[in-house]
Amino acid sequence: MSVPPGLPQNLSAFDEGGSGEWLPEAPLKLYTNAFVLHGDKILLGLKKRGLGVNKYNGFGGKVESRESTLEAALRELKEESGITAPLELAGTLLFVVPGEKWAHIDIFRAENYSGTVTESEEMCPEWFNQASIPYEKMWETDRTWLPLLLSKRPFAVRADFGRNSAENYTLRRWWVGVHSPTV
Ligand SMILES: COc1nc(N)nc2c1ncn2[C@H]1C[C@H](O)[C@@H](COP(=O)(O)OP(=O)(O)OP(=O)(O)O)O1
Repeated sequence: MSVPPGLPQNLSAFDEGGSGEWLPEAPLKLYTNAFVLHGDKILLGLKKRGLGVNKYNGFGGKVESRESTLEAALRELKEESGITAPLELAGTLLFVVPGEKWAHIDIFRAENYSGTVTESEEMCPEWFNQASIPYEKMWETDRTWLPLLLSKRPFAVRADFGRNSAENYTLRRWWVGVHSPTV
């Protein structure tokens, strides 16, 4: 199966599923998402409002004008969880919904942090063991790529959803790619 539109074409399929045509191209909007690891733990936040409400996720949001995605990721992490961390790009996710702009999400990881983890208006942070991540309470595609983030393997994902109502999304088709190991 070839790499779906919107992803770098030099990737190998790692996982894929669903069916149907990929949704048509649309303009991009940029987001960030950051996962902080500490020993065998991972910091997730229960989203209290907006896109992904009531799901656990990393910390992030929209990239503002004149910000790099790293600057936005650091700002969102601080605003939503109270901490700062040496974030590194781990992968990308293209979140596609009919009739909406494509959301390109730069996903970051860090293995330490400073500051005090604090609840915010948007997120209720909670540490989980990496062996018991609550995938059943997360975006459905997270289980396909979060193990790659944990193992520091760069990835790119496309996930096409249908939207039934404001917060009710149905996964239609997804594709997870990794860079082939160099020989
Ligand atoms: C499958 O799709 C997604 N999976 C995951 N794991 N995360 C996703 C997906 N689609 C979007 N996200 C992330 C990207 C952002 O981190 C948040 C959404 O950000 P939000 O809309 O809350 O942006 P803010 O700027 O924080 O919002 P406010 O304007 O309310 O401050 O979800």
